[in-house]
Amino acid sequence: MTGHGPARIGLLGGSFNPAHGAHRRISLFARDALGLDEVWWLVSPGNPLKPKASMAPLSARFASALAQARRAPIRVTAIERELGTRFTVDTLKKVARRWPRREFVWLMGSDNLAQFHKWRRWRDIARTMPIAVVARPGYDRPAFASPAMAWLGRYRVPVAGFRNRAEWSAPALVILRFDPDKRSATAIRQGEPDWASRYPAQALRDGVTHRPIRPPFEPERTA
Ligand SMILES: Nc1ncnc2c1ncn2[C@@H]1O[C@H](COP(=O)(O)OP(=O)(O)OP(=O)(O)O)[C@@H](O)[C@H]1O
Ligand SMILES: O=C(O)c1ccc[n+]([C@@H]2O[C@H](COP(=O)([O-])O)[C@@H](O)[C@H]2O)c1
Repeated sequence: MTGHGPARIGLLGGSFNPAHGAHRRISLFARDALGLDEVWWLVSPGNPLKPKASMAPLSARFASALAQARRAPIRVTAIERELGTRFTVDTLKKVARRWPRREFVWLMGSDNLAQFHKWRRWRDIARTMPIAVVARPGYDRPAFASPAMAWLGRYRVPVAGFRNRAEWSAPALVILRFDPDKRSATAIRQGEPDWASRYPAQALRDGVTHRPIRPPFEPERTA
């Protein structure tokens, strides 16, 4: 999609407990807005800040992500399991080292920007790769007022300028606005606590496969 230069990849880390249509939608939206080649989903073995109690097994969350990412330029990975990392700062440093000829941007919803200052070495995350934040209903105000934004705000760049840069550098913060999507994994779990039983146990695929992801792609999903 960039046409030249290194491939540009968006990384969306998440619990995916379960994956839902908004994950797919924000990924496709970010890909278009930032001119990304692909988006990789990093299905987390366990968010360090989330309770383990309501967390489905990684294999079920991974399977739900595969289903949501079907026929889209999205690769589903459990790379943190393979790298042995739990904290994003460690993951991103290892990913950047493993794929030195790719350019990465960290994607997250504004709910995560609102509490980004609680993440381990969050400034180092921002120094490792650019960050693009996607608006999320109910969180944009706290995100803009957040301690992390007070520091990150000085690195803010407009979307178009960022997209057209020949080379990306960090820190850089891009705010992506689009019509809000209210879907959340919390709401799905409330409606279907047993959602994981829809996904039979299966082996997890390690690593990132690099088979080309070819069109035709399917559009957004409604669930
Ligand atoms: N509707 C949405 N709009 C914008 N960003 C979203 C949306 N849903 C999820 N995200 C972002 O996708 C990433 C992964 O999200 P996650 O797997 O935690 O889903 P979630 O719906 O936020 O889950 P939960 O409700 O359990 O907290 C996070 O960066 C989150 O901010
Ligand atoms: O590194 C941290 O301190 C940290 C704290 C909270 C969340 N994260 C990461 O943020 C991503 C989004 O998490 P979640 O649970 O909101 O989907 C996921 O990749 C987590 O591992 C990372």
